[in-house]
Amino acid sequence: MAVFTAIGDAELRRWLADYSLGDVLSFEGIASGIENSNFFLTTTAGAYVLTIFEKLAAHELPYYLELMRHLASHRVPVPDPIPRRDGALFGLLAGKPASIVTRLAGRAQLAPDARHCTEVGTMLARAHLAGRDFALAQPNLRSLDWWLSVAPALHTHLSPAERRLLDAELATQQAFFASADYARLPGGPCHCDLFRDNALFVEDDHAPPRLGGFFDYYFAGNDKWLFDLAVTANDWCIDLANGALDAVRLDALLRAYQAVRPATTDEARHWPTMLRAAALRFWVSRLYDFHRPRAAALLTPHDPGHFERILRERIAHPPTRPLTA
Ligand SMILES: Nc1ncnc2c1ncn2[C@@H]1O[C@H](COP(=O)(O)OP(=O)(O)OP(=O)(O)O)[C@@H](O)[C@H]1O
Ligand SMILES: N[C@@H](CCO)C(=O)O
Repeated sequence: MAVFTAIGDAELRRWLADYSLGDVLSFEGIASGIENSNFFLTTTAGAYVLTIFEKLAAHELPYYLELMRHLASHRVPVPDPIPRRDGALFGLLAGKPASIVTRLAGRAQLAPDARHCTEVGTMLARAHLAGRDFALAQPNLRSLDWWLSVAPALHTHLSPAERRLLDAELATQQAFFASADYARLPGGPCHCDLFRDNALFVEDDHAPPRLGGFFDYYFAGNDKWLFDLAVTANDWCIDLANGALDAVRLDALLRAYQAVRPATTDEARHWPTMLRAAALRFWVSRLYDFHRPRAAALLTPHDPGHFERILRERIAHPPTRPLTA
């Protein structure tokens, strides 16, 4: 159950007085999710999601909420934060920052096929281009500097073989990130966590699946667009059992993405290394989450072994169909 903070009826109504959203028709906790308390809220004005931020502090929210607002205003389907009467995109509820965003249509598709990957590729490229004139900037806080900072604490939990893999890959990525080629890679605001469970699709038997939108922008940051694409490919276009890339889904993702934003020559050349960087990112964060003492030990952390397998797989078998510029 991922409602960490319960909200009473009277408290909700008091809080909603700061919004122009009409009367409450329904309000229910959302069971999934591990970071925040989320609720579906329906009012006479529409359907929304209310999020109480359990970890992020108020000063950390503007980048994420303003980015979602910016993308939504460029017709990228993402939750659009609803301003309060005073214009603020969040307020305090039960002593924690909280916001209301529009509810996207659809359901998560955890077994995507090429059609879903095409939808995701098109919209990811559109989101990248739409982010170009976003005024705020914040680096991806889960990038190389963070991997390097937590690696020493992870060492004690790793086998000698895992330690060798971690150290060797960190060295590879440090050299890559320091290169002139890397500096030339284009970038901007990125989702940085676009997994299957962070997109919704409207599906019925009579029409191709249609993307309802991307959500969970709370790991977003400015990064290389190629990194975002690699994170996405490493989740949407793999055989979950062994981490191997699925040629059909990968092809669909890359074609659709590049129909909107063609890759540069540098991006094409460094695609295999970026797929490794994206795998390392989640191996490190999952190790970190797995081994750090958790106050709320109610929730099962994600399996780090999954991304260790993906990383080994990307090293042993770089993609046979590289990005073409
Ligand atoms: N704007 C939205 N529109 C429709 N459904 C949403 C929206 N935001 C969240 N949801 C639903 O709420 C669920 C929980 O949200 P989410 O995954 O963002 O949880 P979280 O705890 O904030 O993050 P995490 O994924 O890191 O655990 C999602 O699986 C999705 O079904
Ligand atoms: N997508 C991340 C969880 C953070 O949202 C993972 O699978 O490790």
